[in-house]
Amino acid sequence: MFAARKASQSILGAALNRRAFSATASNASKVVVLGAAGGIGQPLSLLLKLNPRLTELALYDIKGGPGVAADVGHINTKSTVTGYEPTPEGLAACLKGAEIVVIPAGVPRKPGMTRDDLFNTNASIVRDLAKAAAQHSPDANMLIISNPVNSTVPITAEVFKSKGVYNPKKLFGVTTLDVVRASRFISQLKGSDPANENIVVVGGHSGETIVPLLSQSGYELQGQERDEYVKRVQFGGDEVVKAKDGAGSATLSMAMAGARFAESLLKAAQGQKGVVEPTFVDSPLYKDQGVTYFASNVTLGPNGVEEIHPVGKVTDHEQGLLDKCLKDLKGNIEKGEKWAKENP
Ligand SMILES: NC(=O)C1=CN([C@@H]2O[C@H](COP(=O)(O)OP(=O)(O)OC[C@H]3O[C@@H](n4cnc5c(N)ncnc54)[C@H](O)[C@@H]3O)[C@@H](O)[C@H]2O)C=CC1
Ligand SMILES: O=C([O-])CC(=O)C(=O)O
Repeated sequence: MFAARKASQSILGAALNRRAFSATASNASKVVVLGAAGGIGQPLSLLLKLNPRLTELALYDIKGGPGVAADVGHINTKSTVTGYEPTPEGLAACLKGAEIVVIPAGVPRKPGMTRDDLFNTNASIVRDLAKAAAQHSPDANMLIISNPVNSTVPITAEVFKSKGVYNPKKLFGVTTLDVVRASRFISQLKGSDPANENIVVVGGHSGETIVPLLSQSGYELQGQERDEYVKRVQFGGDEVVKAKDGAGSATLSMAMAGARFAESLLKAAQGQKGVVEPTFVDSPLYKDQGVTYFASNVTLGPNGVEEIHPVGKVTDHEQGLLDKCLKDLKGNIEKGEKWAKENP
């Protein structure tokens, strides 16, 4: 018997929850967070609870899932919140019926580390959670936050392939934070409103694999200003790691970015047209160069990826950034695939 604890246990609460369900039964949207008690998991769960598009929020962590669920579950929005015990049965029940599974489980960086330094620890965490998802929620959209994203996404794909349930349209590396940063940083240079900035960022999610394409937003930075901007977008994560001084990496901005991506998927699933988000997916764009996953703008639809946008016109400088990106990215992807095959 799995031990799931409903966050809202009062009779009134249960009645309200049931009503909430019957009112939206045709549009049931269960979102699962694996790693829900962590630095990202907690604020992400909070933001998801505030989103009226969800009907159910299911929270799992190896430590503290039910506590976060009890806390978030007191917020007066309609969705039910359930926290699960850290057992295989708890994980299975958490995943059952999920439309979206978000994975921020894993260790964050400390100063001096690269995201790739997290590989040894996080690869097996993501593999094991992916195995559970392949078994219990094979049709869910999988949103991978755990680093190194350039490798954990291919690992998840290999797990799903090995179980015969891989759907490339439903696996996403969450790179939203890169575009959030890119718009924020340009607005700081230009004195504009970042909400109105939409900078295209392509590639992957670490260092020089992150490629902002300013020219596509009509900007033409030159020389040192351009180089500093590009570097800040590529290494924005390091700024936070350094400032937190050993206490982890970006959590709050990442929670916002993860909640934004999940909401975009829900919008598309619930019929909204033209929802576009940048994301790291199984992509045809550079397959001829052996790069099998790539982040670019993607139109989302009810079945996940609807259309992968091409990179489009770039400047010579941006092409140089892209060439470097592709080289690094290929290695990161191959490392994940190889590890997953050798460590099933
Ligand atoms: N994609 C992106 O843009 C970003 C990714 N990240 C990555 O997200 C990950 C999480 O970061 P934080 O939340 O700051 O770390 P954290 O250490 O605060 O939280 C991680 C949580 O995962 C849980 N966990 C560990 N193993 C688990 C398992 N097998 N099943 C379920 N839960 C498990 C831990 O108990 C903990 O609560 C890191 O790998 C970090 O590098 C962080 C920021 C941005
Ligand atoms: O920098 C890190 O390790 C966390 C991360 O991915 C980011 O903030 O972009």
